[in-house]
Amino acid sequence: MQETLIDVVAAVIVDDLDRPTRLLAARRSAPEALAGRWEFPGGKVEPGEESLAALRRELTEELGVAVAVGAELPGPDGGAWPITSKHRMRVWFAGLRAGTPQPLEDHDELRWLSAAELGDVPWLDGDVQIVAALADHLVRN
Ligand SMILES: Nc1nc2c([nH]c(=O)n2[C@H]2C[C@H](O)[C@@H](COP(=O)(O)OP(=O)(O)OP(=O)(O)O)O2)c(=O)[nH]1
Repeated sequence: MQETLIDVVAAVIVDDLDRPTRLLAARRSAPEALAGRWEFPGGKVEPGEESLAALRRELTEELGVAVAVGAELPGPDGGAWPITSKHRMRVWFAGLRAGTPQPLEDHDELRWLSAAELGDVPWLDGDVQIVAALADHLVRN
């Protein structure tokens, strides 16, 4: 029997939604199995919550920012990305509208990465496919 996957949402926060040259990566501080690996800020959608409302809530909680949400980065089947055996994740581009990102919760470091720097950090396993898809979206200077 196929178990229902847990819905996760995340943001690829870029320096400029129209002409992105860098994206914001976040290093997880917990749980121990994932600590030190890098990901896109976000988290689980709560029961009854809309996906984008969950995204905005997570970004406020984790980074202390408000964003303008841009286009979705669709996964291989046109929607969510299969990130673990238990989770699927929808991903949107986003631009900062208020606040300066700080690692308030769940992360201990943030880093802006250019296309050439995307491979410089150890991403969560499920994010490697997403990062590969993103390389073409960042404008190279
Ligand atoms: N937020 C986020 N989670 C990811 C990414 N890639 C990836 O495999 N995951 C996994 C890690 C977790 O197993 C799961 C999301 O859990 P989470 O811990 O971020 O969610 P949450 O903030 O709602 O956590 P909690 O309330 O249960 O503490 O998805 C990613 O880029 N961002």
